[in-house]
Amino acid sequence: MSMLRNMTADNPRSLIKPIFYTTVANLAGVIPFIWLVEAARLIFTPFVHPDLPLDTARLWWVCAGLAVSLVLLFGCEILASRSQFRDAYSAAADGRSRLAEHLRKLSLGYLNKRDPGDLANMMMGDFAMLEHGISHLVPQMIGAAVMAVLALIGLSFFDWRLALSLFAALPAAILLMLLTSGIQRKLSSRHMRAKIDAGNRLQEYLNGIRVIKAYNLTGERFVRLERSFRELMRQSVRLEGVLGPIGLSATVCVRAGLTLMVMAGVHLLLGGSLDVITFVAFLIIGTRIFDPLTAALSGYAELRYIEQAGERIVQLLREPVMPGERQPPAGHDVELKRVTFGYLDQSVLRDVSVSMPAGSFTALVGPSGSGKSTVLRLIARFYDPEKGTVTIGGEDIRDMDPEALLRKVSMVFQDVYLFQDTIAGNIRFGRSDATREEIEEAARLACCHDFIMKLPQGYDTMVGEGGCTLSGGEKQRISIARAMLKNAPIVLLDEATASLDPENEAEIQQAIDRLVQGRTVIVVAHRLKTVQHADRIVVLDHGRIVEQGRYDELLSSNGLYARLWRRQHATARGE
Ligand SMILES: Nc1ncnc2c1ncn2[C@@H]1O[C@H](COP(=O)(O)OP(=O)(O)OP(=O)(O)O)[C@@H](O)[C@H]1O
Repeated sequence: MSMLRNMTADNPRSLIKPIFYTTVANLAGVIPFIWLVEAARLIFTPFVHPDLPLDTARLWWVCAGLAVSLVLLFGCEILASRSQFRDAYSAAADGRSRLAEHLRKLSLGYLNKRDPGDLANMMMGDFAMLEHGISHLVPQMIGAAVMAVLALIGLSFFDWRLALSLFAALPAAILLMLLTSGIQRKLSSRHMRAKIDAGNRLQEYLNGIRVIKAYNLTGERFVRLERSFRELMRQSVRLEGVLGPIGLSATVCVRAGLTLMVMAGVHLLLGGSLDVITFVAFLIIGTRIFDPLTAALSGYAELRYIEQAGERIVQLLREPVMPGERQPPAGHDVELKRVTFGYLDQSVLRDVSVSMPAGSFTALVGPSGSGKSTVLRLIARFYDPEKGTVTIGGEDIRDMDPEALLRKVSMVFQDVYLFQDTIAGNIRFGRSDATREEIEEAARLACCHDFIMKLPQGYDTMVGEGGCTLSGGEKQRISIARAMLKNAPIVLLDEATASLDPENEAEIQQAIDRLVQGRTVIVVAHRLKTVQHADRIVVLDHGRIVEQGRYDELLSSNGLYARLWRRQHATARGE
C-alpha cells in the first residue's frame, strides 16, 4: 500500500479508474481468443471425428462473434487509454499544485536547506514519472495479474493439468523479481541521486551564466557540472546493465510456461487423456496470454524507480508547515521580546528586544551582517525565533495563521524579484483583485508610471524572469507600487544598497515617503541620512542592540551610530 501511496503522490484513489479500465480492456482482449478456440474446435472436429461434418453455419456465427469482439476490444482499449491519460495527467497536475501550495507554507528555514534545482526537478521530472506510472505501469501490472488469475481459473475448466503447466514457471519469475528488488532499489536510488545532482549542477550553471560569461570562467569551473554528467552516465549504464538481464530472465521464465505446456500436452495426448482440440486451443491461448504478464514484469523495475520519485514527493508533502491558526488582532504595534535566532548553526540575533508602536517609524541600522534584515524576516514570520517572541497587536505571531499575518504586512526588499509577467501583472501581486486604474494609481504614487509609459507596450510590457530587463531602481519602484496596492498597515522596508543614480534615488525616496504615511514602518537603512527623521533608530552590532533612540540623542551619546554617521559623511564629502 505504501508503494501505491508513493506512486501516486499520496493519492492512491487516482489509480482506481485506470486499473478498472485496463483490466476490462485486458479481459476484452481474451474474448477474440475464445472465439478463435471455438473456430479451431469446429474446423478440427471433422478431422478428429470423420463421421461428423463441418458445421459451416456455426462457423459463420463464430466469425461474426469474432468481429464483434474485436470492435468491443477496440472500444475498451480506447476507454482505457482515455481514462489512463486523463486520470494520470489530472492526478499529476493536482499533485503539482498541492506541492507548490505546500512549499509556500513551509518555513524558509526548511526551504533554505533544499536545493532549488532539486525542488524544480521534483515538480516537473518526478511528477512526469508518476504520470507514466499511473497511466501505464500500475494499471498494466494489476490488470495483468487479474487476467492471469482469471485465465488460470477459466482454463482449468477445460484442462487443469495444461492450465497449471502454462503458469508453472510464473512463481519463479515473481520470485526472481522479489529477490532482486533490493538491488533494483539500490541502483535506482543511486541513479536518482546522480540525476538530481546533475539537475542541480545544471541549474546552478544556468543561474550563474552571467557571472560565468562576465568572468570568462571556463575549464575547471565546469568540472563540477561535467563530473555530475559523467556520474549520471555511469549510474545509467549500471542501472540498465543490471536491470535489463533481470527483466529478461523473468520474461524467459514466464514464457517457459508455454514450453512446459507443450511438453505436458504432447505427453497427455500420447497417453490418450487429452484430445487434440483442447490442445490446439491451449496452443492458441498460450501465445497470447503471456504478453500482458511479460510487459508487467519488465515494468516492475521501472515501477521501483518511479516509486522512489513518489517517495521523495510524499516525504516533502509530509514536512510540517508553519503552525498557527489565529487571525491577527486589530492592533499594529510590533514588538520583539528577548529574541534569539540563527540560520542553520550560525547565531545571528541575540536577546534582541525592541518595541515599535503602531504608526511609528523605526529604522534599523548597523554594520553589514549585523542582523538587520533578519529582524524584518522574523516580523514577517519567514522564520520563527529560537527563543523569545515577536508580537503584533500584543499577540505572539507564532499563534497566527502565517498567511493572515502576511496580509497585514507589506514588504519591499533589496533583492526585488519580478515574475515573468507584464508590468501590470507584477504590480497586481500586491492585490490580485486590483483594477487597472488602481494599479496605475499605485504606480504613480511609487514614481514608476512615467518610465512604464515609455516602455513599448506600457503596462502590458513583459518583464524577463527575475526582472532582468529592468534597472535596479525601476525594479525597486515597482516593488514599492506592489506594496502601495497592498495597502497593509505594517510596512517592512529593506533599503537598496546598490548605488542608485541621484534621480533614481530621489524618486525612490519620494515613493517610500508616500508608502509609509500613517503606517507602522520598520526600515533597514544603509544610508543613515534617509532615516534621520525616524521616531526611533535601533543600532545593531553582531546581532545585539547596542543603542536606540532619536537621531540627535544617538549623535550626542557618541557611540556606534555617531561613528557610522561620521564615516558616511566623510565618504560623502570624499575625504
Ligand atoms: N538565508 C540565510 N541562511 C544562512 N545565513 C544567512 C541567511 N541570511 C542571512 N544570513 C547570515 O546572517 C547574518 C545576518 O544577515 P542579515 O541579512 O540579517 O544582515 P544585515 O545586517 O541585514 O546585512 P546587510 O546590511 O549586509 O544587508 C549574515 O552573516 C548572513 O550571512
